[in-house]
Amino acid sequence: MATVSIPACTSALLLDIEGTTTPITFVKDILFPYIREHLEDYLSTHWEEDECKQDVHLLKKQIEEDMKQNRSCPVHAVDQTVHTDEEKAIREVVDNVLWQMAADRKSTALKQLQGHMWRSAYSSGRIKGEVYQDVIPSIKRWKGQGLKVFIYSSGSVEAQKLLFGYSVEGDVLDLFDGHFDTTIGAKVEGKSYERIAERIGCPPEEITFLTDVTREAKAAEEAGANVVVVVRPGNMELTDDERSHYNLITSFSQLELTGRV
Ligand SMILES: CSCCC(=O)C(=O)COP(=O)(O)O
Ligand SMILES: [Mg+2]
Repeated sequence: MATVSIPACTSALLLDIEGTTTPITFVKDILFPYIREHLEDYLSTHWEEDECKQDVHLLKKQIEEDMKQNRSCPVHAVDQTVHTDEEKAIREVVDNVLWQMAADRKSTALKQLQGHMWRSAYSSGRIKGEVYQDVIPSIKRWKGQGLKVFIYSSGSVEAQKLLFGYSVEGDVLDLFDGHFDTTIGAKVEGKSYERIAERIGCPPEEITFLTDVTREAKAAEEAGANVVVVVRPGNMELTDDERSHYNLITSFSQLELTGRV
């Protein structure tokens, strides 16, 4: 198995989740169907609670933003089962969330709500966060070599903490030095990686970002970070150009830290 060296100046590893630490199938076949199945019930049960009100408020702001950009959710014909104003409002939120999910949108509003909904699924043991077998031993090795390890995912920080706090490997949250989500900026924007470097307290050049998505890799590179593209079963196919441009790994165990034992 070929090794890939990361620069000697690296002080922090920044890890994507879906397609990098975790199979895409876990997100698409377990996490997202859970939301679709429980959305209406969840909203009806928690509608009057502050957290749910904030989630709905954020979604409404996103809808306004989408309308300004001519990206509006299709409005469905009035459903005969909807009677009260509350039921109508819930139905609008359900339609919007399902529409955003069908497009695999990474909006902060959608991701915040999803994170809150997964809480009881994880804490009841119904869902356990999947992590590839090479991930935890590699992170432990990197930490032993003095590196810091951070997560940057479109999934909310709360959703990230649930996944690693209730993972198939147990609670592994102690391994991480911090978490970032889209509240710092979109993963496809260079500025987000500059802000992350500032928050970590190192120049972008000291960060190595591991991701499966080349648009994210490009943005991180633009900010000056070192990038490694992770190839896992079911990830998006890379073009020949992308294959030759990026350092590729199929397992975290291939990463070698130059000049470190
Ligand atoms: C953090 S668990 C939820 C996964 C998710 O909703 C998501 O959008 C994953 O995106 P990523 O940036 O980790 O590829
Ligand atoms: Mg990903």
